[in-house]
Formats: sequence, structure tokens, C-alpha cells
Amino acid sequence: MSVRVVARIRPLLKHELDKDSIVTAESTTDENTKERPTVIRIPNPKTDSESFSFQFSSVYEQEATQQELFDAEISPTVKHLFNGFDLSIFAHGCTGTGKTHTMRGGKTLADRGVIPRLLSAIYRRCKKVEKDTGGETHVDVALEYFEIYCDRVYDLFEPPEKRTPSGLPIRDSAKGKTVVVGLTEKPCATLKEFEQLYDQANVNRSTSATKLNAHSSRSHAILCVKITQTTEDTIRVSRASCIDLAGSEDNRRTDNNKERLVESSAINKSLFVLAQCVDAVNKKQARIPYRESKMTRILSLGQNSGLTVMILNLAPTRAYHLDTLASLNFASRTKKIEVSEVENDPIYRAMAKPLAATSSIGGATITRQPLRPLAAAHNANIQEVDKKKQGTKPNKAFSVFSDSRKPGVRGSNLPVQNQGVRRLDTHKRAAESSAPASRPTKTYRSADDASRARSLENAMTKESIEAMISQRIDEKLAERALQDAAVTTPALSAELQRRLDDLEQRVEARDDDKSGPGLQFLLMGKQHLTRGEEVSALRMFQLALPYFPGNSRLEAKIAKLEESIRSRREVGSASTHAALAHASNRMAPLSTKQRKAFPGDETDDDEFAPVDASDHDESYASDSSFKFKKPARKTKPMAKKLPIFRDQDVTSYSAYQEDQTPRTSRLLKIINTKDVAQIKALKGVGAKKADAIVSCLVDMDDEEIHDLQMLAMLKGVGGKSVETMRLGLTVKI
Ligand SMILES: Nc1ncnc2c1ncn2[C@@H]1O[C@H](COP(=O)(O)OP(=O)(O)OP(=O)(O)O)[C@@H](O)[C@H]1O
Repeated sequence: MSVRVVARIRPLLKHELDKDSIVTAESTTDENTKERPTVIRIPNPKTDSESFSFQFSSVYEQEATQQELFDAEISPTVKHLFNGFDLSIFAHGCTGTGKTHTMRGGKTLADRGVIPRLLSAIYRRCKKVEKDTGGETHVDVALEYFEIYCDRVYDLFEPPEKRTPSGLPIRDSAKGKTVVVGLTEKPCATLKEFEQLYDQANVNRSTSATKLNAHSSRSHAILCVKITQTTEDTIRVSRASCIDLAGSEDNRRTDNNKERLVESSAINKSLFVLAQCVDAVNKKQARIPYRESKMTRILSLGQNSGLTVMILNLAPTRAYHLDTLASLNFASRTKKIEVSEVENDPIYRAMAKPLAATSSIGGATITRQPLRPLAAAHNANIQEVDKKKQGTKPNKAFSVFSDSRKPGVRGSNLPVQNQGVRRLDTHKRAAESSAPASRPTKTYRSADDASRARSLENAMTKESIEAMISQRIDEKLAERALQDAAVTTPALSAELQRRLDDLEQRVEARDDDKSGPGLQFLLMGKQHLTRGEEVSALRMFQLALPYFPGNSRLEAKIAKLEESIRSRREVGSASTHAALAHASNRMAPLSTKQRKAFPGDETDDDEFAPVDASDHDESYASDSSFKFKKPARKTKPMAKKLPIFRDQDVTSYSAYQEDQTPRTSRLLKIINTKDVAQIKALKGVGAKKADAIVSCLVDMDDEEIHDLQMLAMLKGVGGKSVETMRLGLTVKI
């Protein structure tokens, strides 16, 4: 199932009442049917006569209330949560668009946001479940609440003075999910208790006034609600994760001071990585850059399971025009992400197979483990279980890290309990159909709760037997894996372990590094430079300088940039001058050759740019020296496909058109319409390519494609495609 994306347009704020709303909602069906609109329409920033439209699952207009949004989007998911599915709800949008209002809301009953309403619904459901099962099922609710501020994770249930500068570490659990280590898990039995805890924790959240929002969230806040349903025989854990992302900020509009800029650059970077992850997931790329920011690593969008609802918050006014377009574009790509609906299995209390709480987010029960090579890995996340129930049989000490679908077992003739996951998507079902369906089927699950409770006793006997068999298989496989590891690589394992420990220490040392904000500035500077935004790059490098006093390379870099900017200004005429200033943020692709000649050559940058520890994490298995290496450069393919931008002198645009043939002009005109239908009609362009081209164009804000070279450099387009498109056009003379 793909991520459900809904859009919400916030009403005009007091100081915006005299402004026009340019973002409108439209219904695709007959207006009289009173169905909720599903389309957002927004004018083209270049010409108001044209407009872009974006389709979503639902669109909430300015008048939509908190109650309407909750009832339609979130309330129906609560029952799935109690059926064992995880739920992720996140609010996305640029700063000041109403994310916190949507998630947290105001103090009055009508103003309450998604989170308090969700908790209220959860407590109601708890009571119902307990009543329907005649008290056999007991439901516990516990909370974890943390924020990711400047790429560091802090527990919001802890007062700020207790924070360590490097924040809480995050680790990958044995189940392949990302967990934050050391979070406080607060049991929370009533709605009243929740309100107290939540309000208190929100005081600890990092917020500040910015020019665009008087109460701007400076961090991504993530609330995890853990629901544990316990019967005499089973324990089932599911989680609802509510994520209030910090908003992206255009620092040309914020007038942010130094501190706000550091926060802003961290926010923008993590959101940029999130967008890259979404793109990579959509393009089915082998490497998804989750590890490049803590937020994406924790969210693991597309890798987590369960139900995901994204609420895209939009501001209606023209001041947000480009930001709104960027958000719409991002959300359109997000909705294509497929998320597997995987139900959390119950843990059988009678069996010696306790599992660590499984969650894509958080998990206080997971204790921190040193990195280990997989061959010698064992599952250390085994909880203490009810020893009275276990009798004298010792706890199973380990289980093998494996895909929970147990490939080794699949071919076996033994009756296997599908202990790992029960996927609901049809391909997976077909593949699994050879195994006997020993667990209750979906139809059984959705049956009336009362009859389910009555038949539970009989079903459990059969299931207990199967669970026991499965446990034996696990143990055998684990023994074999350990034997194999011991026989084949004893020396290597010790060496590898030493290196892994070493690597871990280095990663942690980096976490504690006081020059963190300086590195952030450097990184931002480098990003600006790559995009050719010299002025912004210079500003970032200047801000980084105090963190690296006496760094001659950085000083040289700044001097070089200052010189470059000065000379460009001097060369231009007075009119070009004005245009340059205006155009410092406009972009046009740069050829490989031009890029090499650019003063901020990448080679220089790498020498003082921060090294991304996450990359090393991933490559440790193959890195023989464990020294951080620069990635090998693949200049040729990169140079062709990478959209690299530089400042563009707008006065020279007209030169592009002078020597263009009518066919070329027509092609560029069609491309610049940004209309998928027209672009799709070009020779050699399918729906996917047309979509990709429009996405690229929207990403380039209001920039146009001026020539065929520029067109060929768009992602997914090459020289050959351009020629095919061009030759496929007929031109009247
Ligand atoms: N649906 C709405 N109805 C009434 N007021 C709203 C609505 N949405 C947002 N607002 C108001 O808009 C302002 C900005 O909203 P909010 O702080 O929630 O934005 P945000 O997206 O969380 O911003 P940031 O990313 O900077 O934290 C607040 O004053 C809020 O009360």
C-alpha cells in the first residue's frame, strides 16, 4: 500500500487577511456530490494564466476543522493499530504552514490536533477491547517522545539541562529497524495523564520566533505511542508514531541570525535528504541515502511497515508560492512510495521466545550492542520473560539475524509457523501460499471480537505447537550459523570485531565534536557551491571560520570566493550588475568543463568538508584498512547526469534563442510549458519520463530550459533522447 498523502490549506492569518489565496482546492467529481476535493491548484509562478494541479487522496480547505481531518483520516486507522499494525502520521510543509497546529493543535476542545485526539481514541478503544474480551485482554499504553534538533536526538521527557551535547545514539536493531537508545518510556494510563506529560514535554521542545513564524519549531518532534495488549497467552505490541517535522526555510526571507541559521541549515539538510530518499525509493535505486541524516534514518520511510499517513500543510498566500510548489512536488513523489502492511506478531508468553519491541521508531527496551559482523551475530535483545511460566527450560540464548521470512526454513517440509511477517500484498501471499496457514487468517482476524475471544483457546493449542516447532528450527539454525562462523573465520572475526569497535569509537568521537555547527556551515557552503550559489556559499564559509580558527585552506577558499564574486561584478556592465544581483539564486546547468574551471573545485572542498560517518558505517565490511577514504570518482557518468548549477547572467538569455532552429525553439517551448500531457506527446517520451522532466523543472523553481544542452542534462534525459524528441517534431515553414 502506498503512503496516503492528504493536503491541508491553512486559513489566512490575521496579518494576511488583505492577501489573495492562490492555493485552491478542486473536486474531480461533480460539485453537487459534496465529496471532499482531491486536487490542489496553484498558478505557475511565471504566468498566472497557467496553473499546476496536484492530486491527493483528500484535500482539506481553509475552513476544514481539526475534527473533520481527524475523523476522516486518522480515526479509521485506530482499529488497525489494535489489530497489530504500526501507524505513522507525519506533518510536512514549509515553516508557518500549520504542521504543529495540525499535530498538536490548540488548547480548546475544538482546536485539539491529531495527537491528543488520537490518544483519546486509543484510550476509548482500550476500554472497548477490555470490555469485549471480558477483561481477558489488558491494554497498556506507554509513551516515548523525542526531538531531532540539529541532527541530534534528545529525549523530550528529560529536562534540557540533563541533555548531553551529542544527544542519544541511534542503532539498527536486530530486526533491521532503527531505534533510539536510552529513551524514557513513560507508562500512561489515562488521557489526563497524557495531557500532563505531553504539555510538560512540549515545554522542552526547541521552538523560537522567526520572521515567518512566532512559534517556529526548530526540531522534528516524534511521539511514539506503544500499545501492549496482553492476554493470558500472548503479548502483542504495536506503535503509533506521530511526527511533527520542522518546516523548511528559505533563508532569504527569514533574516535568521547565526543561531537560527545553524538550526535552519540542519532542518533544510534533513528535509533535503528526505526528498532524496523519496526520490531514490521511487526510482527503486539500490542505495537509499537514509543514513545521511538522523531524521531519515529514524523515519526510514518506505522501509518501515504498517500504515503511513502524510499530511501536507500549505499556506495559501503568494509569499509562499515557490515553497508551496516545492512541497507539492515532494508530496506527489511521496505518495508513490509503497509501504508493506506488516502486522506485529503476538509474542507467546508460554514460549521462551521473547522479542524486543519492534518499532521503526524508538525502543527503550533495546540495549546498546557493539557492532558485530553478521556471521558472529546473536540477538541480544532478548527480554526477561515471566520465569514462572517458563518452567525449568533455559531461555534461548540467541537467534540468528535473518530475514524474518526464514529462507532456510521455507523449503522444508516441516509445518512452519510464519513467525516473522504476514504480508498483505498479493505477490508475497502467493509466494507464501505453500506454507500451511497456521495462524489466524485475515478474515478470522476481522471477525467479531467476541467470537474471536471464544475461539482463542482452541486456536492457541495448535499455534503453541507450531511456535514450539518454529523455535526448535530457530535454535538449530542458530547453532549451525555459530558453528559455521567458528569453523570458517575465527581469526577474521576477532580482527573484524576489533575494527568495528574502533570504527564505532570514531563515529562517537565525531558525535561529541564541538565543531558540529562549524561542520554544518561547511556542509551548507559546499552545497551552495555545488549549486553555484557563490554568495550564499561565501556566507556559510565565513560563518564556519570561527569554528576552525587558523584553517588556512578555509581562509584561502573564502578569499578565492570573494575574489571570484568581485571580479564577476566588475566585469559586468551596470545593467548586468543589477541582473547578477537579482540572478544570484537563479540557476542554469553547467557543463563538466565549466565545472572544473569553477574556483570552488570539489577537490579543495573535500579536504576540510566533514566526512560522513554514515557512509563508513555502511562500507565497513569491505574496507580493509578502516581508514576513511574518499569515494572513488566516476567522473564521466556523473558529469553527464548531475544537474550542476551556476549563477546565470539573465541578460544573456536572449542569446540562446538567436541561433535556434524553429524545431529546437518549438521543442523548448513545449518543455517549458511544464505540461506533462504536451511533453508526453513528444517522440520517445513516455509518461514516466514526462513526469520526471516536469519534476526537474519544478525543482528548478521558475528557471527555463534555454537550449538543447541544458535539456540533455536534466535527470533521465540524454543527448540521444533530445535528438529523438527534436526530430519527432514537424515544423510549419
Ligand atoms: N488550520 C488552522 N487554523 C487556524 N490557525 C492555523 C491553522 N494552521 C495554522 N494556523 C496558525 O498558523 C500559525 C503557524 O502554524 P504552526 O506553528 O503550526 O506552523 P508550522 O508549520 O508548525 O511552523 P514551523 O515549521 O515553523 O514550526 C500559528 O499561529 C497557527 O495557529
